[in-house]
Amino acid sequence: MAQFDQSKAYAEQEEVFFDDGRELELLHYVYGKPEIEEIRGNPQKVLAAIDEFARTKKYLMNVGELKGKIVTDLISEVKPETMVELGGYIGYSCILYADAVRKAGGKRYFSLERDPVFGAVIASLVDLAGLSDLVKVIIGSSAVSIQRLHSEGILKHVDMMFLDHYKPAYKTDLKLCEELKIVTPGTVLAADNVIKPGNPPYLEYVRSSVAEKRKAAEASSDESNPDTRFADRTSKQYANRQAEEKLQQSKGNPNLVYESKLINSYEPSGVPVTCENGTAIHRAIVELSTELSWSYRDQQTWLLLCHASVVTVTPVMLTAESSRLAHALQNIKLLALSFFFLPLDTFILFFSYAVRILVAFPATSHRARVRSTYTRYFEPRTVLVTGVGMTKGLVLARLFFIAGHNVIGADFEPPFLPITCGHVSRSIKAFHRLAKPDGTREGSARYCQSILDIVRKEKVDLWVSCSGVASAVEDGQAKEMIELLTKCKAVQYNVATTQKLHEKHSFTEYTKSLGLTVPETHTITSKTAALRVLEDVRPSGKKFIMKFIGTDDSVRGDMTLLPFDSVPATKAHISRLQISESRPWILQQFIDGPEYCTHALVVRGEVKAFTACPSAELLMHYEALPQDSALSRNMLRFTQEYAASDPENFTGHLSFDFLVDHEEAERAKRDPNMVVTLYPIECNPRAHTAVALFNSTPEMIEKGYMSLLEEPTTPKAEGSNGASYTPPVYPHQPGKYYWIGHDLTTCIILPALSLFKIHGNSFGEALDHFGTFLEHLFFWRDGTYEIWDPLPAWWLYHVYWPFQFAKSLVSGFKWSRINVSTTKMFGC
Ligand SMILES: C[S@@+](CC[C@H](N)C(=O)[O-])C[C@H]1O[C@@H](n2cnc3c(N)ncnc32)[C@H](O)[C@@H]1O
Repeated sequence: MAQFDQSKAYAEQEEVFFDDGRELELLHYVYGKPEIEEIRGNPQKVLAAIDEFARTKKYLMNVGELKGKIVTDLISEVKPETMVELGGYIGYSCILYADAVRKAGGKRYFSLERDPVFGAVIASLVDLAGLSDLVKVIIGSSAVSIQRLHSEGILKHVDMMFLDHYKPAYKTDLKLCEELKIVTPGTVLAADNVIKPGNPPYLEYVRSSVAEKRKAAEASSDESNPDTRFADRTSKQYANRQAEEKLQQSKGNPNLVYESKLINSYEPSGVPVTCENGTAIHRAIVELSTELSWSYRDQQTWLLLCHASVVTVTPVMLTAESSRLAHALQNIKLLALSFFFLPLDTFILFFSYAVRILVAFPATSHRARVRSTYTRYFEPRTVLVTGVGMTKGLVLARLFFIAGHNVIGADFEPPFLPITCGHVSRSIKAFHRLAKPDGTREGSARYCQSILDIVRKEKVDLWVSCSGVASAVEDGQAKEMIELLTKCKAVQYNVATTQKLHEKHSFTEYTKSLGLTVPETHTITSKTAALRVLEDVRPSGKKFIMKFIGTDDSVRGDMTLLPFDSVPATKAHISRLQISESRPWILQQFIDGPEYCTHALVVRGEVKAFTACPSAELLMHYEALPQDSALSRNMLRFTQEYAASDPENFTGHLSFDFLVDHEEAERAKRDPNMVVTLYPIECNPRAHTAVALFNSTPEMIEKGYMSLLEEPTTPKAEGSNGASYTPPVYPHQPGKYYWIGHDLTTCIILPALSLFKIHGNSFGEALDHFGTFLEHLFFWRDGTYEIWDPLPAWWLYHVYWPFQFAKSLVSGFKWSRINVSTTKMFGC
């Protein structure tokens, strides 16, 4: 966070601090300046003159320079053609933002202000700044103005909206804009003073799910009076206004959700403010906060920037409470979809076979080449890949095949029903069914025995475990058993290491013991303990979020950043929470920034292959970060230090989820040599679907996996800082990966169906989705389909998934989500 320059602090805020004539005084002050002709036509100089008045004469309730910069930065990123502000006051935010909108190529800025005198001040200063061609000052209550501008065809849509007016009207005005389709997916909202106790109704609304909003819409409660939760002092102020102004009642668009994120900043008075990360769902959004509210001084205020995202394309997720009929229909629709695409997909399948006869593909010719010379240089090995029904297993099986080895595939499958897509892959020489672990000792033993049997029967040299989380520990047991009883080597951790990495607490403790950073977390079972920890951490400047361990909707979503600047305020906040041994909480360090994931292959403590990518929604889209980028290099370094910490026990796949501070992530994009602080939040000691990025990198097999079959060399450097590591294999043509079944549903079918719904997508929005789909279709790669091995993709969509849907239909199994790449159905 940039430091606040105290010389720029505004004057002290008095008991009465607006509407006492100071607004006209400001006008005289600015126009009375000797250098007025230099100021004319220069927005920055007008803003400087306003700031000067607020510093040297009287306080003004403006957004201020530092908070304003966050929004202007966003304007240059979003490049809004049309921007609206609700609450213009004397025009500070209007001049600042309208200037940024103009610089970003935008065309219109509407400043909606209820008070005619303030409106006149805005118009006069906007004119002085030379922005009159862009800015329209609209005087009147925001709701009335919005409706009028819309009905006159002047305001049909906004790209960005700044809410800084009458707090109870935030939610109602937003809903009005949604209903009129002025706010649609892609619109960015910036709202001041929203975090508890600032504006609970607004915050709840932008953070609630589609299902919750639909339910609320059905209940259609009266919203014409301000919510009772507004703080006392604010309520009184609002009560005075109610006589003049009734809140607008509107249906809104329950199908929209908003993503949000907070940035640190300062109030113009110089009070430092802290921020929190909202629940980012799809795209990065910004929330920023200040310590002064517009009802003022005694409350926290926050500026929340939200990005409306498309929710109309997300089917309302069915829950356990949804009727059996709804679940049955869900299965039937998906079965019908598979049937509908059967002719096209079958054509693509046979077309691929035809092309395969005529064209030599690099993948298969590579295999032919290495095998033709194998008497001298190459010894084909027998490799068992478990989990070939999932994309990650299939990708690895194909890579071993391309590299010239004999691949045995295995996965869970019902007897006599070859449904998994890996089963039919050309890369598989033989397929075996695994016994599913069922949580019992016997089940685990059966699972391990089934792997051991395959290893013995097929004379397997190398077992590559690609299983899912459900058999994480069993895979560790199987590794220990196999390496003890056979000569086969396993790319898998032993039980102790698997458990250590898999469980969050032990992972955090181990990470700390290596001297690596982790987000600070404290378990809290009493108010005294919470206050003690918060006072202890105060000097560090870190901010924390109190999270209830368990489910309690009343405290969910409270993202208050602690500690407050004043100890009594922190105490007052903590005293409101119910904390006890039986209601434990955690205080977790707040990291404001994006999430990344990595995939690595580690052999005897050495990272042999590595890739990093931004964490995508539902993990259905993968795009590798450039290997020489600061983020990728830092994540690699972290993984290398981790792996080198215990070379004897570190052989397996290793993937981490990291959070990075927003500002650092931005700087890291510009400075490839930067040292980035990474906050690991999770470790998965197994293959990650991001391994798909290695699809065209068969050298990972010889340089990585096969090195396990060689005699161990001298142990590598210990992993202390300064240790040098051999560079790993990176995906050399990483490409971008998606799964067509997922995108077809989310980018084509659902947006198309939504066109016919009352609150559905507009045609333009649907077109955006279709465009995304086409971009993926033509420029990205599907995770399952390979032209030289086309059957698994066909099998996935026309055998595996139809089988699962039919099974759910018959058994009445209720599911809410499916993951095409891991072939998982999430029950509800
Ligand atoms: C905090 S000030 C705005 C500050 C301004 N955005 C800036 O940063 O320069 C709030 C303004 O909203 C105006 N206001 C309050 N209720 C309103 C409503 N319903 N419609 C339009 N403006 C309103 C007030 O008159 C006041 O000028």
